[in-house]
Amino acid sequence: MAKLLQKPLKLALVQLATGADKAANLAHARSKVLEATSKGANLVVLPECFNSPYGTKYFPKYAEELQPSPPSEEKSPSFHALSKLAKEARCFLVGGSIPEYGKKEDKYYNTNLTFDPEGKLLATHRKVHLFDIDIPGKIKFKESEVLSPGNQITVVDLPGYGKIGIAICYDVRFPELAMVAARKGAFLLVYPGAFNLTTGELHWTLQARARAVDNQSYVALCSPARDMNADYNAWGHSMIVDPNALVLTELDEKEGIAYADLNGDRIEEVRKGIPIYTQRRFDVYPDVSEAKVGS
Ligand SMILES: NC(=O)CC(=O)C(=O)O
Repeated sequence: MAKLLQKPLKLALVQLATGADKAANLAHARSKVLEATSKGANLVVLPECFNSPYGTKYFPKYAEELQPSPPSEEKSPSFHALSKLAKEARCFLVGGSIPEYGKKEDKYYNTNLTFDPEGKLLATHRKVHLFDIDIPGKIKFKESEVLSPGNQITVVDLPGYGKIGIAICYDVRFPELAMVAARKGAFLLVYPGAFNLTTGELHWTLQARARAVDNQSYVALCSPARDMNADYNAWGHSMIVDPNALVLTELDEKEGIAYADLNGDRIEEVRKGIPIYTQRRFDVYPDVSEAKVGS
């Protein structure tokens, strides 16, 4: 059987310090992605809302059309900056997420763009599960006041390596989505995300390790750095977890880059030791992996 991850891959998560200036955020992301590839990273991930502050009042102001017709660098600066950067850095680039304006639908989305080392767009993932929570005395957040959800599970092939599943932040809390991506052959589940000081401590690591142990796949969560002057205080702690739910690397709350070397043999070893992959009972419960995926 072909390996899920065909050759070793160096993964880097850029825990970016972001601010209110979109052009400055894009320039800063460029320097950190180039730093990661100078250390040998083949796949680099940016955080959720890396080009803007995170908050419903900011989404319309920062939103861009991703495929304006005719194509326009002015209308989609982040799309073009990410494409150029992937090509310059010669890496696969999971471009965190950015607020998107879908002109056709007249709706806003929280959207990831992923590029190959030639700068070609490989995948577009619109956050499927919007972050609508209300924890009295702690945090209330309602993305659905402004955003619309995406409707697709995203699995993308990185030629020469294998498939990865991509979803955004709150999506990590829905094991079905991860399970479908993993059962479609993803060796890694990637989540640009921005948990906060209430949910981060309790659930960030738990969710990462849970998705890894459920699926015996690598899991990566990439957060912005924490900014206590911002309206939303991100948890930070970007981390990479192995297929046996072991935390391979974890940052603190400050800006930084987390690296790990991923290896297909490790996935096989873990799945051989605890063979849940061949022990599922679809005569007892439904097989969620029959769901459709896109990229
Ligand atoms: N920001 C999110 O989408 C999710 C989050 O912070 C949480 O689930 O907690």
